[in-house]
Amino acid sequence: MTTFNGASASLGTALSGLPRCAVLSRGRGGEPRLLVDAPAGSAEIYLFGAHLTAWTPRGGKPVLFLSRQAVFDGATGIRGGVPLCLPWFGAGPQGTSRPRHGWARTMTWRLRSVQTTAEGGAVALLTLEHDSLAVMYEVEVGQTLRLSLSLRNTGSSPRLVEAALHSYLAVHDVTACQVTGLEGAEYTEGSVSGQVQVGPLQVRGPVDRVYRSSGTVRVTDPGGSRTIVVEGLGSPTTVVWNPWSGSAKGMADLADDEFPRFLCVETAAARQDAPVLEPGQTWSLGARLYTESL
Ligand SMILES: O=P(O)(O)OC[C@H]1O[C@@H](O)[C@H](O)[C@@H](O)[C@@H]1O
Repeated sequence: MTTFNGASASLGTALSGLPRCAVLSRGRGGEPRLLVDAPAGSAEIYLFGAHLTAWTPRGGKPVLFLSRQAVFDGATGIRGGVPLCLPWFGAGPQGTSRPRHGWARTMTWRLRSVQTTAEGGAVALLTLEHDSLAVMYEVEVGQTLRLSLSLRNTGSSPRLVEAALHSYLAVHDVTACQVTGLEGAEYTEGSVSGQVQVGPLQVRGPVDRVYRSSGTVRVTDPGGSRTIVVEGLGSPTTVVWNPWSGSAKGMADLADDEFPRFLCVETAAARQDAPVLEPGQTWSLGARLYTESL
């Protein structure tokens, strides 16, 4: 297997072992990033955070939102795309863990390989070993986006792990969107737990809900003439988030007019549904995203 170390790769020179549809170069802020331009779709993945910042299925429009004020300084989590939250979600089970959403999104991962797929796409494999966890992350780019996270507890004691594939879905107007697939699911918002989703979700204000749901979520966006479908694999939790205007004002990496342009639908395992991994145990979480025309 070809190994590329994102921190030390000589990015100015041609690298052997990458298929013709993939280039590893320096992106914004001089950060190493993989560009994929395959027959079935294109994408951009920063090694910092193994952060997918763009995915466009061939013939379609970009599916992921990226803030025009996103920071690429190799220290700040990137606002948009698909941040990878691990090994805790938010401030973690005790509410005291830092950095928010875990260390995985602010560490530089190793790009291990890029391979083409029979469907005209490409799959990138990234890895990270830290804090007694060995993590593998596969990003398969094509007409469909497949994200597969797999981790092993390399420590000697059981540990609770939270994870989220925090996708920022690009929409024309979040207030016009209809979100289905969560009906009947129990959720927590803020400190209020035990609430139940009645009917489709419509976002007309700030939303930050942690659903106990593994169902497929469909975001129908009439202005974008499409439905974005998010299917979780091995994911007991779905988080839906939009900061709305009030919180957006306090976020330096999100412009004031951007909050209506995205909805986060996060494929996750968090809170009471987070797994406890025994020493040596492997666990995985995945998501499949695709669009349907209206
Ligand atoms: O600003 P961050 O750390 O990227 O987090 C963004 C949001 O991420 C969501 O997953 C959380 O549910 C929100 O509470 C949080 O505000």
